Amino acid sequence: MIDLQQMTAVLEALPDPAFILSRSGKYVAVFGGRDARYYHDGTGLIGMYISDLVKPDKAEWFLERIGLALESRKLLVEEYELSNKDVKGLPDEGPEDPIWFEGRIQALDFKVDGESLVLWVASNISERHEIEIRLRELSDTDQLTGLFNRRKLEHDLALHFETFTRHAVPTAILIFDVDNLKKINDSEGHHVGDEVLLAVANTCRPELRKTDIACRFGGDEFVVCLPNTEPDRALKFAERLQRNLRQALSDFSVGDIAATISLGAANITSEDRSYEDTLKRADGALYEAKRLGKDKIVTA
Ligand SMILES: Nc1nc2c(ncn2[C@@H]2O[C@H](COP(=O)(O)OP(=O)(O)OP(=O)(O)O)[C@@H](O)[C@H]2O)c(=O)[nH]1
Repeated sequence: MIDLQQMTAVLEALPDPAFILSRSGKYVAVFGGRDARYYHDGTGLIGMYISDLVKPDKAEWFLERIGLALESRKLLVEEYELSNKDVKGLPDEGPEDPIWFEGRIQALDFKVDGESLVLWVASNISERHEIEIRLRELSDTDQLTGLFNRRKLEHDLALHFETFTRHAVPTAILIFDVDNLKKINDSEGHHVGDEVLLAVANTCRPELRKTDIACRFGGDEFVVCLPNTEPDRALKFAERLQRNLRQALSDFSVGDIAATISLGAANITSEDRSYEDTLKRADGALYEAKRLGKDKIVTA
């Protein structure tokens, strides 16, 4: 059997810090989490209150979580970011960057000084969090151009459609396609075709506002979504983009075969049942631009 002294040693050896916190946010005890590569020493916090140590909104969040764990009596798992700079009383020694924690919060069956308690185990998950962010970026990104991919576009368009239906925010969708890429591929090689697509992305990017989305829709087709944009402004944007692309892609022309773009534009209307209806209209306009001889803009 493990005796009390050994049990204390076990608690101190816990790899992740385990806090005993009262309902009012008092640090009643701290065990474990002694490796300074992962954690700051929390023993200096004992006897202090969360609300004295962190900013009010963060303190409120912690107190809410403690309350939830106490009421539910179930294990509560929460992810949060915290730096030692956010918490008064923590030493400098320890990780420099803010840490992402997974907090596992469990109500305890005894009280101290008449207050209910939780056990809050805080695991450093920064590495996992970084990988998750990177994976999300990868799953949203087109590998060749670095623009968003179709999956991400469709997700965002659904949100913009919802914003349009709720708040009537004018939203434009442009779809454009490189003219004559097949011929450029055939005569100059596929790698030159790749450079054309990359040049399209690099020309497009500086034209975008923070809220705009540009994506490689597939092959040599690109879609740009412009929230807060009336049709006349969308047309101006399209004309500027076409001009800039004509300039940027001029080096890739082969004889009289020009790498230009054809573009179809449509705004979401109240008749549209989903963003797909808008996209379909923009695609119809693109088809018309091709039919009219390429290097054209058509609005639907
Ligand atoms: N280099 C390169 N070519 C691609 C890529 N994806 C698609 N393509 C080529 O792009 C071409 C797209 O087909 P189309 O749009 O019919 O060809 P196009 O010559 O641009 O024809 P128009 O649009 O009518 O001017 C096909 O030849 C594809 O092989 C890519 O990632 N890299």
